[in-house]
Amino acid sequence: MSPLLAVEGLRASYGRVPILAGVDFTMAEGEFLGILGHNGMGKTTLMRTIMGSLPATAGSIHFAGTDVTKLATHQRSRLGLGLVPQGREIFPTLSVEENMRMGLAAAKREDRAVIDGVLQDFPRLVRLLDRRGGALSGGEQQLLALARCLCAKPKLILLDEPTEGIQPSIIEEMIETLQTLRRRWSLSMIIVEQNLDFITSLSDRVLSIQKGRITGEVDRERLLSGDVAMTAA
Ligand SMILES: Nc1ncnc2c1ncn2[C@@H]1O[C@H](COP(=O)(O)OP(=O)(O)OP(=O)(O)O)[C@@H](O)[C@H]1O
Repeated sequence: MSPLLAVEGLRASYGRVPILAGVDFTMAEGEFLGILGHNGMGKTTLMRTIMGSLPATAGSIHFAGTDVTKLATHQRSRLGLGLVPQGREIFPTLSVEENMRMGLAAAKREDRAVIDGVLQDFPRLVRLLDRRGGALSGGEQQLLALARCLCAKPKLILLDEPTEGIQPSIIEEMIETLQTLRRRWSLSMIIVEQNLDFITSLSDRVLSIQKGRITGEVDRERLLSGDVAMTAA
């Protein structure tokens, strides 16, 4: 079976500074893939390049059998790619419900039933529908960003450092939410993280990234024992 996502020789830069230096990996449909790396190793840049907000300078990205390397972000979104960005990027002055409507707009589906369907898996958000996004805790904002992304019915979600700045209690809730989503929706996910416990709990496979390259797969036994030097594969 052909992979859901195939990234080959992918390069990207900010101005003249190269960041991605030839990224290669594939993932299967239904897989939860972790990408582990320290600050500045290119994790966010990789997510932005796969989503199309940063152009690839070389290499290719194939998603669900289509070459998306040169497609615009909204076209990738329509094919089923979704990004939950680092820092969440929810709209602070809009209510939780209005934020979720923005997710629908991205998929051109003004369907209240879609929001209700998503909310079934986010009981905490149901109680906060009228609250302004900016008044939520960091963890609640992260749940909202995930719920908003789901409103566009993605096949593959790119989750960029979801645990950054979030309390441990809500990190546990996020793990449970993601495991429930995995069972109930046919989803695939790339989870980019520095948090070892989070990535180990959720990923089928974990790759390490260093200086804009995938340096290999991190051994599961080492992940479980916490004995991982992120610089080595
Ligand atoms: N908009 C930008 N313009 C110029 N350089 C940038 C920009 N964004 C990131 N960089 C640089 O690109 C490199 C990779 O950054 P990136 O955000 O992809 O790393 P990361 O692995 O996601 O780390 P972090 O956890 O800190 O977000 C870093 O050296 C960073 O300083």
